[in-house]
Amino acid sequence: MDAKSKNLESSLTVPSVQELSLKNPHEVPQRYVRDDDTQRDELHKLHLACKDWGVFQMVNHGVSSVNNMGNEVKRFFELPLQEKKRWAQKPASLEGYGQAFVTSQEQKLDWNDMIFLKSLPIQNRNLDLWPQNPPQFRETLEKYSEDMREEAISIMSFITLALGLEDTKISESFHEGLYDIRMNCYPPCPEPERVLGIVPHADNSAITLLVDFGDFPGLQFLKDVKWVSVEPIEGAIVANIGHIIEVMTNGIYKAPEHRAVVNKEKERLSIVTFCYPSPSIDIGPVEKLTDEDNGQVYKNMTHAEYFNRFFNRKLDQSFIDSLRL
Ligand SMILES: O=C(O)CCC(=O)C(=O)O
Ligand SMILES: [Fe+2]
Repeated sequence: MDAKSKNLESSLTVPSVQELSLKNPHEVPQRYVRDDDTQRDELHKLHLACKDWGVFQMVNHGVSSVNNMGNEVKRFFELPLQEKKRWAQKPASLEGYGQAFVTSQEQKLDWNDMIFLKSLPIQNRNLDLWPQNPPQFRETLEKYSEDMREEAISIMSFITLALGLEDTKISESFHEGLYDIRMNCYPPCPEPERVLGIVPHADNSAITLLVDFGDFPGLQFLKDVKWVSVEPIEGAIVANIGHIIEVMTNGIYKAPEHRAVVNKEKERLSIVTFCYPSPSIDIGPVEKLTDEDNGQVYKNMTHAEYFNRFFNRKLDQSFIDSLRL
């Protein structure tokens, strides 16, 4: 019956809801169950954020350790240089306190000191590089990385739903995933417009969870050939797509280019968690996301092959392009 011909002055007879309720049913009959429009709308927004920007900011996430971790990182960078150097990077390793990705004497440098630590799984930890000063640092980082793992699992389950995938294999693989944490300190700079805090790059993670402890916009994403600043929101988590999700979604979601800029008067700290799925799952486009209209763009790789390609990449070539078929 079409809407126009309905007589709205009468109602069809249906069961009494009081009677229904008195029967104490375990489930509500299907006829009463409404579609969850709110969740559908939210997933659609998430899909658009991942597709059009590759980055979104989360508030009210419930991660309680964010502030404590921020305070510990602040205390660490306030220590005298000699003390921080107790946990300095060893030659030929990226882990520990120092500066990232310096490969030649000629290379331009980032205006950034950092400490980079592998945090999960526990057996990946190099505890000789985990600061024991400030005294609560290690304990706080343990809690923080567990919280970030929970957050990553939850985001990945929403991302897979947003992609229309029912298979939970991907999000579940983040339970046994790898979590590396980079804590950045961008000190005030006399000529901020002439330097960069971090050179433009996209992350090789699946997703990256960043907490910004600055009170000026320092993180910028490239969108339609313009740099767009992320306004810092106290306690928020900025999530961005990394190359692994770009490969797995066959390019539906892309790992965005981003960089950090610095300030003349103010220091800025950030804590960045790089989240990777379990080494037991392969990295390649999910079959359901490829078809005739969207033919497979990226290679299928094991986790080990992916990292091998990353650590042996040519610095004059885009890493993601090197993963194309
Ligand atoms: O600190 C920031 O705002 C950016 C950090 C970042 O992109 C990274 O560590 O990969
Ligand atoms: Fe990054």
